[in-house]
Amino acid sequence: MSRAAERLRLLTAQLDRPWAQIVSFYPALNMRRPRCPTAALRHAGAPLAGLKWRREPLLEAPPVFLTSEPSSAAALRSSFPRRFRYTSDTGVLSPEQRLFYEQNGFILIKNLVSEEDIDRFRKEFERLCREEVKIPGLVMMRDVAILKSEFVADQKAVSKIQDFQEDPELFRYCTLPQILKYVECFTGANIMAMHTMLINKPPDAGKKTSRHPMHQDLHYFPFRPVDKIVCAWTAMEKVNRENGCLVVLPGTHTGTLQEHDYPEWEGGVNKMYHGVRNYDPQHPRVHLEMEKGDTVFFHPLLIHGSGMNQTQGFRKAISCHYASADCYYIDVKGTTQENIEKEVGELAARKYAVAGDLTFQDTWAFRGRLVQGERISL
Ligand SMILES: CC(C)CC(=O)SCCNC(=O)CCNC(=O)[C@H](O)C(C)(C)COP(=O)(O)OP(=O)(O)OC[C@H]1O[C@@H](n2cnc3c(N)ncnc32)[C@H](O)[C@@H]1OP(=O)(O)O
Ligand SMILES: Nc1ncnc2c1ncn2[C@@H]1O[C@H](COP(=O)(O)OP(=O)(O)OP(=O)(O)O)[C@@H](O)[C@H]1O
Ligand SMILES: O=C(O)CCC(=O)C(=O)O
Ligand SMILES: [Fe+2]
Ligand SMILES: [Mg+2]
Repeated sequence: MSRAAERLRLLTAQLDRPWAQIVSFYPALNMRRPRCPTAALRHAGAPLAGLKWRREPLLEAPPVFLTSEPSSAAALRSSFPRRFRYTSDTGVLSPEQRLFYEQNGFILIKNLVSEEDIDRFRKEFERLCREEVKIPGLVMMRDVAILKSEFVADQKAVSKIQDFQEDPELFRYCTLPQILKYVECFTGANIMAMHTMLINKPPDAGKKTSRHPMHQDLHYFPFRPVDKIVCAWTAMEKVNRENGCLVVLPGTHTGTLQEHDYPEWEGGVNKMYHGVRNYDPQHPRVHLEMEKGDTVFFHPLLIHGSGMNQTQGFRKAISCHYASADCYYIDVKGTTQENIEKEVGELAARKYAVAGDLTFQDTWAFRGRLVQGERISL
């Protein structure tokens, strides 16, 4: 064995994952595939180092030999005759990127949204906070830890806005062609924007309420099929462990929807921030550190959350949940989603003042907007 190959063997042993997976990780981060083991070793100080992976790959990968491995996409395709379940080939995701999503349930695309667009979203957000504009249906949420403090009409009061589908400037995010191009790989060509958010994670007030508990977004959604739903989440500034980046449990999208409830946190939990029951803190986590404009696409069963914001800044991200327009509504009665249905029902009754008449499905149907193709069943 050459020295380089030997060092790589040590590296992969350290990382607990096979070389095929390490290689597949590179395109997913928009990094060029390492040409040789030494190049991989050089990179290992970068994003690979912090990762700990399951011992078994989720898809059985055939062994890949370093010396003879062709780097072309075609070779990878031929070594994976198995049909992909979560993605389709629209010529946008490379086979490596598809494989990464299939195995991990998320994919990070660097530098997808321009600075200029993000600055415009930020300006609009600030206008909303100063109450210079009023948008029908838009929800402004304050952090539970500062609810009782004095109201100031600026961004300090707002931890999150939801349902900005009637704000043309913010909704432009959901229609950006470079985002839809990726979304189509998961949803197909007919695309609905179902849920919109701008998260302004505040500096933690000392009670850890700025955390978002680990959850699966599907818990909130009464539509299916699950694999035709995807979230796009774009960092509006550098996000890292310090200011509370996203934390994901890779591979959990292959599981089922779990029971969710409010976590038992001493300092309190924000309204509707349900977390998975029996969260296992031992499960391997990945912190998604991102630069302004980087965008992660993730599956609605992927368990994720975000840590505490330990900085003095407001950590900002903008996101949209998309679904295929072919998705259909389901009745969640008798399922684990009954608790969230009930809470949403109570809020909707207050907000829209049409108590009783509005179903959980209705609350989604009137917020959803077509962004590409044809509106079918949602
Ligand atoms: C995939 C995706 C869907 C995942 C998620 O989005 S998870 C998080 C989802 N969270 C939500 O959807 C919550 C959305 N927020 C809201 O609807 C609103 O901000 C509300 C919580 C209803 C507050 O509305 P607002 O107009 O401010 O109404 P009020 O000031 O009159 O407050 C009404 C009662 O709510 C309480 N409240 C307000 N903000 C929070 C909070 N952050 N955490 C816990 N409780 C809260 C407030 O204290 C008040 O309670 P009472 O005085 O009535 O007992
Ligand atoms: N009991 C729990 N139920 C659900 N989610 C939880 C629970 N405890 C922590 N989390 C979530 O786990 C994720 C990791 O948070 P945590 O603060 O524990 O670690 P971290 O921020 O990654 O690490 P560090 O604070 O050391 O940098 C966050 O999304 C947090 O909300
Ligand atoms: O930006 C974050 O903190 C994550 C929010 C999130 O996962 C959600 O609202 O569903
Ligand atoms: Fe989420
Ligand atoms: Mg933390």
